[in-house]
Amino acid sequence: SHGWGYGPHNGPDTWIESCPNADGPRQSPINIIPGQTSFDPTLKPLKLKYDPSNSTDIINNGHSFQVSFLDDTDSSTLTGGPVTGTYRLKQFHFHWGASDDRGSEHTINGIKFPTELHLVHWNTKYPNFGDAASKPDGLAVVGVFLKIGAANPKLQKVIDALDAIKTKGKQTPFTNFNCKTLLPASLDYWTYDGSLTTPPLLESVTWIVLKEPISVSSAQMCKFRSLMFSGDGEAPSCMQDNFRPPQALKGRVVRRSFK
Ligand SMILES: COc1ccc(N2C[C@H](O)c3cc(S(N)(=O)=O)sc3S2(=O)=O)cc1
Ligand SMILES: [Zn+2]
Repeated sequence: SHGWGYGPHNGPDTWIESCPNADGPRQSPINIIPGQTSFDPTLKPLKLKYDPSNSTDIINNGHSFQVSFLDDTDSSTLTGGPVTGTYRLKQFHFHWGASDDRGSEHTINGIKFPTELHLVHWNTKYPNFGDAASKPDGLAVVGVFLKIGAANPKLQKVIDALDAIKTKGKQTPFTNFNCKTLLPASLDYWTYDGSLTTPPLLESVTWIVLKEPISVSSAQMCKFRSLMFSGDGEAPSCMQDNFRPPQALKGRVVRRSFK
């Protein structure tokens, strides 16, 4: 079946055909050139409060795998940083490559990381996620780079769940997960106005990209690559290279929270 994806016939360069946002003024991801960002002393420290009891399940949605959270209260929130108000955690997911030399969506001076974590939050000034997703200040996504190093024990619970969601549409309970364990020691960040990096490419995301990566081992990356884009009974296709390349900055300024 058609539908967008990351292959030669339905990948990022074809998305413009069904998604006019694709060449909009605030598309994501971008290449971050640290020397061209501007330190903004008025930026507040990022405040991330995550309640492990909010995690519900982990699902293979055919584009990535995502861990979903109960978002009916303010128990897992993003406040401070570049945003005003309270944003609730909805889900997190990753993007990765077919090999360790690529996989992240944002790049730093053109450098690609093997994978990038996205923690997706929505602005509680709107009644629900779906409504927020269509507003210019509706979503805030925290991006965390992962670099190859020692195996990351904090990822193991996620990795161990992947066997149960190998193919598209599979999901399994995933409770008591503390997202805080996936954050680096420093919450220094770059921020800019952007979009979802997948269709519908809505220009509703305040991006908050952390400067400090966390670690992941090559063996753990292999586990990500063992997932399938395809569903049971479909022609098998490995879930890898599920990243959109950097998009034009179009005059946007990237601010940083650190000197
Ligand atoms: C209302 O229409 C919709 C609004 C949002 C979504 N989502 C699915 C997207 O794949 C997607 C991509 C995100 S990323 N890579 O962090 O930029 S975040 C995100 S989502 O979970 O918000 C779907 C439909
Ligand atoms: Zn993402």
